Amino acid sequence: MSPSDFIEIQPVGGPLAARVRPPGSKSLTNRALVCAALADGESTLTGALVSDDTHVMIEGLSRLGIPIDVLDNGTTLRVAGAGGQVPAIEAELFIGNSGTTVRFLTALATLGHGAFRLDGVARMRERPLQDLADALNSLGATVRCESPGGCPPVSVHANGLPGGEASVRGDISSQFLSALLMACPCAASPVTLRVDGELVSQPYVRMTLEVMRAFGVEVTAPADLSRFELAPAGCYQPLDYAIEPDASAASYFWAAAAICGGEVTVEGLTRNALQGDVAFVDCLEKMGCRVEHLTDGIKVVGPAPGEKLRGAKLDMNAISDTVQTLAAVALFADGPTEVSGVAHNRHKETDRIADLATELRRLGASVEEKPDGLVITPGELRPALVETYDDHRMAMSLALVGLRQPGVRIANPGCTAKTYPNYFEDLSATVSKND
Ligand SMILES: O=C(O)C1=C[C@@H](OP(=O)(O)O)[C@@H](O)[C@H](O)C1
Ligand SMILES: C=C(OP(=O)(O)O)C(=O)O
Repeated sequence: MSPSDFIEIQPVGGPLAARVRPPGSKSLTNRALVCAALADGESTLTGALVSDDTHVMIEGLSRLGIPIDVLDNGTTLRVAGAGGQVPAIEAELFIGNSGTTVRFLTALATLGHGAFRLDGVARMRERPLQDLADALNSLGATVRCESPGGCPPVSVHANGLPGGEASVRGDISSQFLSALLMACPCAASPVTLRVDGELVSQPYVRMTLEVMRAFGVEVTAPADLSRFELAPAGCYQPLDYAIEPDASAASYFWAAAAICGGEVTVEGLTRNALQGDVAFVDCLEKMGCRVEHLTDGIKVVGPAPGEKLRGAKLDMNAISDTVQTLAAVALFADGPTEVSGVAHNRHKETDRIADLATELRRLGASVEEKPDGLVITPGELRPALVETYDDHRMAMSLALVGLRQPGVRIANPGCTAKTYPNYFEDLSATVSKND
């Protein structure tokens, strides 16, 4: 392995005293892009995330005939919405390993008239899409998954989306429902959507409804998000839309305070953020951190010198992107931490239960793997070359262990580009500010 294939994390000298503002939210950037593309006129998105996942969304929409001007180094996006239409008549889209992009654009493509095909990297060909295809086909679309098990490549033979009734499974990924919700107001007739069984990652569905509302489409939903009636709206309203900093990215900085002691304030996020992942700080609070909710930020204060974090029992179904961050913190607790409710983490960039367990063991922990989570018992930490499975969150979260344990090296650090290309620079700037 050449030196550029890994990065060695330098332990920090003392308690932290830092403020940080992570880049824009991936989930909000990609939703705002979809709603703006379906709007009747020009929208300007500010504070957008510049990363692989937003790049493939912008590129995909451009290939579908939606012009997007990229300004201010990519953080401002001017989108010329096509009023609920898809101008291109054929397109091949490369969507990398972006779950939001492949699911949202499959649904959006059904609104067009033509032949579209979406494909991505090898892992994307293992990530499920069949339930979304089935729901769209129930509404009169023609969508076919080409890989075994109902995975991309996916082909769409579009002739407008007629509408009607569909049910969709909620326990594999909430992105199927979010994709349907954003596309269906542009169907020809009313749509009723029913969610079959459990719905995971619910805050992301509420986020979808909020972004739709901002762009002028109001949907009433029952508290349990089990059924939706969508009237034909034709299109969304154009809007100047400011994107919050990414709350999943914020979790790494809050966790750094938990691991190193001292305090880290993440600016631009509050408890009222549209992103459910701000609730990660509640997990840190249960483990013994102090959390201060400020008017324009959230501060986490880690344990005082000589004090230890506590192990905790946590259902992380709603905030599953922060499981790996939590796991890094759990290695510094005084006892076991049990994470449950995240069976859906097996379908993400990698199997985020099995592969996470392997890497935590490599760092010295004992880990019991369960179907829907893991029990992490801290052990004596040791230097290790941590494998990252091309998963940005594996790299970003397990790097935190190296802030205390010397000799932690992270393989393929470039994989953070999926959502946070400058992560290692921002982490080292944040932890260099200490008391
Ligand atoms: O809708 C979204 O923006 C997302 C939903 C979640 O996926 P699942 O619904 O598959 O859990 C999350 O893991 C992903 O990073 C972003
Ligand atoms: C699961 C993730 O992304 P996606 O499903 O959008 O590829 C993630 O960013 O952690």
